Amino acid sequence: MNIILVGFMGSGKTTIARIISKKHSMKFVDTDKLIEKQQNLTIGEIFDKKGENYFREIEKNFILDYLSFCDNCVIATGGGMPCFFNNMENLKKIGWVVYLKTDFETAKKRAMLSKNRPLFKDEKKAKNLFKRRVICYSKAHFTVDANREKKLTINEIEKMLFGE
Ligand SMILES: Nc1ncnc2c1ncn2[C@@H]1O[C@H](COP(=O)(O)OP(=O)(O)O)[C@@H](O)[C@H]1O
Ligand SMILES: O=C(O)C1=C[C@@H](OP(=O)(O)O)[C@@H](O)[C@H](O)C1
Repeated sequence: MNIILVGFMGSGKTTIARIISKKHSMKFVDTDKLIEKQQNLTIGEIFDKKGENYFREIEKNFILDYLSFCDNCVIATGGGMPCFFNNMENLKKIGWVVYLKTDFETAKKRAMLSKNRPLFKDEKKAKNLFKRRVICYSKAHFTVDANREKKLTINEIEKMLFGE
């Protein structure tokens, strides 16, 4: 079984995927990190040097060439990954897709804490993007309230997927 976390930048995908993978002896996969390694560029550099469309093509191919071979993985996706091409449907074939749903303010606060996110530079644009993305993420198999303390979010995912 694979678990695939989707949600806006700062919703906690990486943090929560890492914890669940450790607890359940599953493999942790961070699509942004692996794409950075494959391209030998940071996400910021890919956006600056090659443009967003190039990044979206890479993400699409990454699902088909890498994620579709995952087994027993917890996958933290990049925030836009499920919202381009047929990606959400392809992800749903690979595993259980869980939407970490937060409000915009929570995502903003958390996104400020860590890594450089090119699409969060302009708050007004990010807010508009957030509204559009909610429609996309809602097509996941499951939605959990991820505004809360991470332990509560993790418990809910475990109850749904492991029956704990
Ligand atoms: N439930 C949570 N409560 C408080 N802080 C969180 C929570 N989940 C994540 N964070 C913090 O928010 C920041 C962004 O989380 P991250 O997992 O990188 O989000 P994403 O991968 O969705 O962009 C990190 O510094 C992380 O420690
Ligand atoms: O929402 C997006 O389009 C993006 C989210 C980022 O991932 P995180 O959600 O891990 O920040 C990263 O893939 C890139 O900056 C684009």
